[in-house]
Amino acid sequence: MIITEKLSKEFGTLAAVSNVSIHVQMGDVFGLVGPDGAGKTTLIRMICGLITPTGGKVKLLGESFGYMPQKFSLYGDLTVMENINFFGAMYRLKGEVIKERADEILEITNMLAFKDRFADNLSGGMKQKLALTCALISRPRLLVLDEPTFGVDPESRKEFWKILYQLNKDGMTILVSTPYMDEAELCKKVGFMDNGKMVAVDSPSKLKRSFPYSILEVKAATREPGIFQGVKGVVDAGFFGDKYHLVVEDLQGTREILISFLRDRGVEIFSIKETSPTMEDLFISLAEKEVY
Ligand SMILES: Nc1ncnc2c1ncn2[C@@H]1O[C@H](COP(=O)(O)OP(=O)(O)OP(=O)(O)O)[C@@H](O)[C@H]1O
Repeated sequence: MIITEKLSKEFGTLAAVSNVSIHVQMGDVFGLVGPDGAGKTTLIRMICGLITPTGGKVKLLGESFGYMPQKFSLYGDLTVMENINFFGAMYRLKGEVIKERADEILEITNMLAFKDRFADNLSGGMKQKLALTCALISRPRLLVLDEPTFGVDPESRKEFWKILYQLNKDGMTILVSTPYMDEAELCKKVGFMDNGKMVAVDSPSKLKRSFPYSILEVKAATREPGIFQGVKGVVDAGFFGDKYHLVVEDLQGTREILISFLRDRGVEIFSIKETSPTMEDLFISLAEKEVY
């Protein structure tokens, strides 16, 4: 439904997006993942025709799409229903059609009870659901969302993704950007962006299978984030609150090196075991491959 060919955007000397070629197929939940400034918003804006590329092409197959921008773009001094009516009117929909569709979507999003509340008085998660409702009012076959859950609490994030999955099950193709790796796990296909480039595109399971390293999960009596940097055999290290994920080439050999490394420092080891890579592990190593 979306094909980009060597799509690029430069802002002066900054290459915000460089030669990105992706194919979002019908029925996909395609996640654009990457840190702040990776180029996700710029790519999405080019796909939606909001900014002009400096190179490459976008092909959109299909008539209409719904777009939910990153910034809250609704009217705080209008109620939920008034916002929806406003959007519906922009698509020249009749009042009764808007009402029928709004009821249907507000039911899915659990927002029926808040129809008369001013948008300004909604919680962050509810605002996002209202923005989603507005993006859906034209019944698009393709939905494009730019970091829809950014800054939203974990429970509302989960609920939002459930709604996306429901829409996808009902036949909607979805392109969504996110800085959250746990959300990347939920996509059918993931495109990792870093520094304007698309560094890998595949399903989460295939991406993990093609990961050329092993992961050692280490729990020990230390919380020093950089402690394993430079230890022989450790390719990369991530720290997640109470445990380290170490990317290693030689599982057994490095395990032994780590045990003596920690013993020498008098750090008690709680456990060292192999674990499967998470999207976060993958992203850390993919991002490191880039030359800055
Ligand atoms: N209009 C603009 N003028 C100049 N630079 C821009 C403009 N828009 C984006 N950039 C720059 O392009 C790069 C990519 O930004 P972009 O917003 O696409 O990234 P992102 O992955 O969506 O991150 P974020 O989550 O922060 O929006 C950044 O370095 C940003 O500062």
